[in-house]
Amino acid sequence: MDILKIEGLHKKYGAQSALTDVDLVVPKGCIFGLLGPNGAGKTTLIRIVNQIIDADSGNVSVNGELLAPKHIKSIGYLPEERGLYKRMKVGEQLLYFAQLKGLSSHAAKGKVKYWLEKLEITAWVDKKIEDLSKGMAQKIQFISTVIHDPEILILDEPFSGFDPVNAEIIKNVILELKEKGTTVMLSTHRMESVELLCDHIAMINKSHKVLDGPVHQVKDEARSNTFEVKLRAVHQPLPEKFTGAIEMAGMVRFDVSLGDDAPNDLLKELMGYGEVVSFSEKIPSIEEIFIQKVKESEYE
Ligand SMILES: Nc1ncnc2c1ncn2[C@@H]1O[C@H](COP(=O)(O)OP(=O)(O)OP(=O)(O)O)[C@@H](O)[C@H]1O
Repeated sequence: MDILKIEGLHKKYGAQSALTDVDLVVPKGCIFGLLGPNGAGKTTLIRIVNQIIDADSGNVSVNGELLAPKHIKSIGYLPEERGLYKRMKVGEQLLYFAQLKGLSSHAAKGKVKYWLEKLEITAWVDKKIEDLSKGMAQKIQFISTVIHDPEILILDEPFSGFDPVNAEIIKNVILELKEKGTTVMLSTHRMESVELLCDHIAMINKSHKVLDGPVHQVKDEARSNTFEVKLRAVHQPLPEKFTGAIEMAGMVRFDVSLGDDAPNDLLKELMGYGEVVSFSEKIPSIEEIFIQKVKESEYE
């Protein structure tokens, strides 16, 4: 079941295209990574889904229904530019946001208590927002995004401003929310978080979608059948086809492109040159795939 479906989305700011004919399907219950270089069109897409701006043309549907004002409450949005009321106290601020999203006063109080306890920050309840550090305010902003149990959570750079310990806490909360059935759309430039969290990714570049699919499939399609080899005790010169060999710590390291050969045949051949310490397929990281895709589109 697809919770979010985007079809033929176009958006221009004057002559500048921000989205060109973008289609996206977000399966229910997944963590969906929306990737792309600066200025690609990610924020524009997120703002359209959040009904902050309108598309020039195209459709967005939530659970099979065309996007409408009633869907605002089913979406939690953590924007890149955070917006808290500096003069308000933490507890007041969270109560305000929860009630704004339709929770009763009683339910809102319960949720504020739950989240402050969960993130172990109950002591902050009477602190003024202006007295919080950037990372502390970021936690409050995160709570304000999830406090009404939205079906869809859209997080724009959720880890920025957090130290590694707090980034880990937020990462675990995101995974927990996914376990409970929340669908998460995550826009980030931190590729290691994408590798850790996302089931699906889509990449936008220069307003066009250039890549889309389950992470394992995207990685599979980017494989180049190249193996990384480490040999020790090499007792005869290596043939020219093993180019780029580097000697370090008593070992020789190089990459081999396998072509149509079977890995076992290459392994047997390598054993004739020395002791095989390591022989493993090079699986591209999401970061490498991202850089490759951006480079490809520079030549188009
Ligand atoms: N309000 C605006 N007025 C004019 N042009 C805009 C406006 N907002 C965005 N753009 C342009 O639209 C394009 C897409 O911008 P967008 O903010 O959606 O990119 P992004 O992928 O979110 O980038 P980043 O990763 O830097 O946040 C860019 O060329 C940008 O300059």
